[in-house]
Amino acid sequence: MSNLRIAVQKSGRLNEDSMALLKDIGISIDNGKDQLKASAKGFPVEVFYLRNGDIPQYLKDGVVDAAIIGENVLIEKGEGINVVEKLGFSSCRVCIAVPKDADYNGVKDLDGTRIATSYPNTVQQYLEKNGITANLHIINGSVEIAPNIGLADAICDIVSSGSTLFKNNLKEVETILTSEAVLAVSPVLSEEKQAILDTFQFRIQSVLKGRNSKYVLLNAPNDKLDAIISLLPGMKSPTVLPLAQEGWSSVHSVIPKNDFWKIIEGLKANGAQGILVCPIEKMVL
Ligand SMILES: Nc1ncnc2c1ncn2[C@@H]1O[C@H](COP(=O)(O)OP(=O)(O)OP(=O)(O)O)[C@@H](O)[C@H]1O
Ligand SMILES: O=P(O)(O)OC[C@H]1O[C@H](OP(=O)(O)OP(=O)(O)O)[C@H](O)[C@@H]1O
Ligand SMILES: [Mg+2]
Repeated sequence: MSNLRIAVQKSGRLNEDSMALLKDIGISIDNGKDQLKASAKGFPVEVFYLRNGDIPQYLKDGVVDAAIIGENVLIEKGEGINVVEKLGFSSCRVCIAVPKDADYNGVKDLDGTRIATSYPNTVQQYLEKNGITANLHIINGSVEIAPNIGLADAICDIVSSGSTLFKNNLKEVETILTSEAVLAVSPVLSEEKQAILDTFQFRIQSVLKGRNSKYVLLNAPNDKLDAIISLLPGMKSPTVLPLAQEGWSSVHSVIPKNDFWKIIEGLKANGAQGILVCPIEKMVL
C-alpha cells in the first residue's frame, strides 16, 4: 500500500501549528534534525519538509499529494490546486500600504506608482480588475522597507497585527485578500491516495470541531430548565440529569467557542450555578 505524501513548511510561521495538528490527529513523526522527509507511525503518510513558496509547484507536479500551506501562496501561484479544508491558524491578509503621510484617496491613486511586493500575480490581478497600471518591483522579504529607501511608492505584503507597517511608517489602504493555513490537494491523486486523504481529512475535521467547541456542565433549578436549555445548542440536545438535591438538575452540553461568553452570561442570568467549561480534544458528529 502506498503512502500519502504530505508537505509541511520546513521552518517559519506555519511549521509549529502544522506539526501540532499532525500530532493531534495521531500522526507521530520520527524525524531526526535536518531530515527533509520522514515517515510516520500510526498512519500511511510520509511528511516532506519544504519551503512554503515551493509547495504549489510540488503539488502541481504530483511530487507531493497534499500540503499544509498558506492560502495566500496558493492564490499567488497555485492555479488548479484544490483547497479541501481551512485549518484555522496563521490568519493574515494581503494588503497594499503607502507611507503614513501620503495623500491617498482611493485605488486610482496607485496608477503609475512603483509597488514593491513578493506577490506579483496577486497584485497584478487586483490592479487589472481596478483598471490600474503600476510598476511592480518584486522582492522576497523585508518588503515594508521599500518606501523608506526610495525603492517604491507603495507595498503589497502580508499584514497580521499591523505592527510591521506601523514600525515602518506605513498605513494600510487596500485589503486584497484574507488568508489562513489550508489543506491543499494535488490535482493528480490516485484512488488509493484519495482514500487515505479522506481518512486524514476526517481526522482533521474531528480535531478542528473540538478546537472550535467547549463542553459545558452546570447546575440548574428545575423551574429554569426550559430557559437554560433554549440557550444551549448541544450536539443533539443537552443532557439533563437529576441532582441528589431535590429541585435541581445537572445540564451538560457542547457550545461553539466563538459564542462562549454570550452563552455563559445568558446561563448565569437564568439561574445556572457551578458552571464548568472544559476543552474538547476531538469531536465526531
Ligand atoms: N505575520 C503573520 N501572521 C500570520 N500569518 C502569517 C504572517 N506572515 C506570514 N503568514 C502566513 O504564514 C505563511 C508562511 O510565512 P513565513 O513567513 O513563515 O514563510 P515564507 O517566507 O512566506 O515562506 P517560505 O517557507 O517559502 O520561506 C505565509 O504564506 C502566510 O500565509
Ligand atoms: O502585521 P504583522 O503582525 O507585523 O506581520 C506582518 C509581517 O509578518 C511577515 O513577515 P515575517 O515576520 O514572516 O518575515 P519575512 O518577511 O522574513 O517572512 C510579513 O511579511 C510581514 O512583514
Ligand atoms: Mg514571512
